[in-house]
Amino acid sequence: MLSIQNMFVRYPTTRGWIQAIRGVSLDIGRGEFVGVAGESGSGKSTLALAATRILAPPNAYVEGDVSIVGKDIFKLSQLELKKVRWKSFSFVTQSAMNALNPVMRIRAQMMDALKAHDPDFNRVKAQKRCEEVFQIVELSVDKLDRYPHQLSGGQRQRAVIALALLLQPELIIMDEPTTALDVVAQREIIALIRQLQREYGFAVMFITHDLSLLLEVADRVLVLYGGRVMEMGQSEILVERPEHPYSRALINSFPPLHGTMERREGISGSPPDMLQPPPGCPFAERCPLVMPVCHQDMPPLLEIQGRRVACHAVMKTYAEEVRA
Ligand SMILES: Nc1ncnc2c1ncn2[C@@H]1O[C@H](COP(=O)(O)OP(=O)(O)OP(=O)(O)O)[C@@H](O)[C@H]1O
Repeated sequence: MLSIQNMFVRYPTTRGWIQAIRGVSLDIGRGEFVGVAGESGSGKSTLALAATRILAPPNAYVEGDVSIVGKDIFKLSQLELKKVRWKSFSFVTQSAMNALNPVMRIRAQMMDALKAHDPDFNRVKAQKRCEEVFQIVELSVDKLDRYPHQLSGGQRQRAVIALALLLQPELIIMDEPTTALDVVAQREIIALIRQLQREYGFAVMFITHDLSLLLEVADRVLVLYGGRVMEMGQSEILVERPEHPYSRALINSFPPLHGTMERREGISGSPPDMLQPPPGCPFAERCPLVMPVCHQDMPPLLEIQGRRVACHAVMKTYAEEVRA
């Protein structure tokens, strides 16, 4: 469905190159819900923007291979790419307002999107589809005739999800789709996305800084830090026992989705300077298990204890398994 192989992304700045993604690979299967977690600046958005070719020179330089629904994204012409967007995959961003035109009624925006991507949609068919997707996201059909500002934040985000579902894409990428919402609305939207994904079978790449949340809703999770994969595996395995000290710290910095709310500590220290990323593990400076080797060599991403993890300390703990 989505295959990202050995991706590197660099942003040119007046101070030098920001190395935002450094050798990341990720595969998402048909109908799979995969989460990407990491603190601000870890490279989550860059990964999604580069994979969908939204990033391009001279603003950013991307290396690696990406295929979405069997199409080699970097080899498509602009016209082919336009066709693939929305139909094969759609992108839901942090701010619903960015995706919606504030001076157009929502129905008109959806009709435009349908007609632009699929000339087969005549007016009657298009109207029907707009109403259908609004019902799917549990919005009353009369809201189609409102302007975006006439909806609440949660309703707007539902409208954007409806827009993303319009052409029945096989993959939906969501970049922090609920951060602008209050906690109750956030949870409702996430539950809705999960329910729709199960019902309609599309794949989801869901980006958030909240690893605890992801472990409750995603099938599989990738933990990014300093533009590299720290740990990656099935949620049920990671929730039971995260191995990477960064995954553990990230889980502990958020309360669980269910259960009592209690105050959590953030992770002390700050992320590495991506203009000059350290040669070793990017988390070494903040890691409670740091060893001298961590500052020198980036640990390989190895299959350990049923997940993939890049950590010298974990390698040492499970030395027998690593050797085998
Ligand atoms: N347009 C840009 N130009 C230069 N550097 C950028 C640009 N966009 C992102 N970066 C840098 O790339 C790195 C990764 O940023 P990115 O936005 O992908 O992280 P993120 O994990 O998505 O963070 P957030 O949760 O805050 O969105 C950071 O060091 C960031 O400062």
